[in-house]
Amino acid sequence: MPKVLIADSLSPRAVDIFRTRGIEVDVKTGLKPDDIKAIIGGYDGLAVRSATKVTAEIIAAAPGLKVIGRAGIGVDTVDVAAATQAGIVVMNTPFGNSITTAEHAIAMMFALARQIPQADRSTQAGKWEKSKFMGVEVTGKTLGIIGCGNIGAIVADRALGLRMKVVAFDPFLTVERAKALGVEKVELDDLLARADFITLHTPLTNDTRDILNAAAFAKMKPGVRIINCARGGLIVEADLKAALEAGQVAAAALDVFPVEPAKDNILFGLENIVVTPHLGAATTEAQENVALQIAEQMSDFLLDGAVTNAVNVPSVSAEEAPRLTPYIRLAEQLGSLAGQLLTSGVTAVTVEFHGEASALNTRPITAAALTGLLKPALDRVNIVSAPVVAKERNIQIAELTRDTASDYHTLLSLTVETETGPLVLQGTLVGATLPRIVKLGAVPLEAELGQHMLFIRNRDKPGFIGALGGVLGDAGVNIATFHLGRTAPGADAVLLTEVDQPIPAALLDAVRRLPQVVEARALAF
Ligand SMILES: NC(=O)c1ccc[n+]([C@@H]2O[C@H](COP(=O)([O-])OP(=O)(O)OC[C@H]3O[C@@H](n4cnc5c(N)ncnc54)[C@H](O)[C@@H]3O)[C@@H](O)[C@H]2O)c1
Ligand SMILES: O=C(O)[C@H](O)COP(=O)(O)O
Repeated sequence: MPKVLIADSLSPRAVDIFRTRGIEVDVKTGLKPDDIKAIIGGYDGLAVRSATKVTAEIIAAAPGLKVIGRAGIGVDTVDVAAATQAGIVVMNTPFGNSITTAEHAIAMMFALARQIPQADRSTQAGKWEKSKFMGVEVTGKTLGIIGCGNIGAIVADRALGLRMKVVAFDPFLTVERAKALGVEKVELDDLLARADFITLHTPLTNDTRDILNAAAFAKMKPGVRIINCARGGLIVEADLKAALEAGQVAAAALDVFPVEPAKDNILFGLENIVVTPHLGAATTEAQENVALQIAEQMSDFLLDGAVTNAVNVPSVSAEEAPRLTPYIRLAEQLGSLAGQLLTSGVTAVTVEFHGEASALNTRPITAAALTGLLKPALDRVNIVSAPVVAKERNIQIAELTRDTASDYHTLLSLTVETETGPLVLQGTLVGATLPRIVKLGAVPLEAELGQHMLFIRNRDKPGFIGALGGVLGDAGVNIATFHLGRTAPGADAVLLTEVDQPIPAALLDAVRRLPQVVEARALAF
């Protein structure tokens, strides 16, 4: 039974779902990194929000971990590169808290426009400072949205409902989409110059880090109000402080900070800021959504291999997962056979999908072929890490789909280019699920791979099979299956035979001494 650790505060719905699906679950929140490192080795899945930082050290301490589930959007708290290298799927819930976060941004905008937190503090302190808290209307004002994705688009919709004019800067926003949203797509400088309110809704990337800095504040309309419910690193806080103190920025509302929990921040104590402790996603509805979604997604993956909303591997739906399984096995066998037969470095890999296979989700199958290929040389590689590992080794990867008929209703063809020339292997499925190797180089054959195999290239001469049987029999090695192929009578031939135990080196040497043998190898699958 797979086992999941919930390390952050998630709705209890997540626990219910895991248990109902037959997954063992422990809830241990507030753990220190070392505590997590000490126990993570016992889990297949880890569910987190933003409080737990899933570092490379934690990942290294988790040899059995298969999936990290982020009950929320940002995966900046997960070392995705380290997870991918370790073959761990990282998934999030990209839509579950978008409305809630957009609503928080709008709430922050009103908090700034009407100074509600400051007026609240003053009134409760017994002051009645009616004239101090003169506000501004939002109607007719321009809202500048930086990052118009899921949350930005919802903010735009709500702002338009408030009769604001909305301009958006987002390099990936098409003009058509902007038109459909009712926003004006603009360049950043234009937005900075025109907006009365600016709200940030981008992820934190190398391009967006410090996007609001001293130079950007200088380009803004004096008296602009800033809202950040995205990520702390988008604003240079020292520059914002200077702009607030100079009055260039009238007020700022921040839900997120470069260092969280933010307990000691240079902006705290300023009169014209409003802060919340990363509450963007904190509503009952959003937390139910993300908990339910992540528990279902992680269960689907751990139980059925379905991949939804992964940030480091292609998606595989619950319906297609069972259809892909035999192809994944076949592709891994083809890759593994190639990996064990190669004698020089791999430069490129092409996977061709013929017939029925051409209609499938090809990327997981290609990843499986790469896994098989790399596994003989690398310890911990799987379909999550194999494409990245292959790229790191400068292996060019290509896929071709051909729905044209071949001798087989479905066929995978794997071409591995090496420094000494190409190796081509082909395989099909028998009875829809059973992998068979049908071509090895130029030699057609029909071979089923078992755990311990003997591969021989030989000259097609009488007496060879009897001699081989004698050598194996004398050593007490039982032959389980026997598959032969040749290009023409008397020409090059190939033999793949399954034996019931590993072949010792001395026996392999004896096989190699048979006069018809050109090459012999012991293979393991
Ligand atoms: N405060 C919270 O509790 C809370 C809750 C949910 C999400 N978030 C954060 O909000 C942010 C947005 O989430 P989302 O779901 O809308 O993401 P999204 O991926 O749907 O949208 C992000 C948008 O940013 C745009 N973008 C990327 N680089 C850009 C750049 N250099 N300049 C301008 N735009 C750029 C993208 O094209 C995309 O449209 C994320 O950082 C997420 O982590 C915070
Ligand atoms: O990226 C997110 O989803 C938000 O930052 C919410 O984070 P939280 O779930 O830790 O509140």
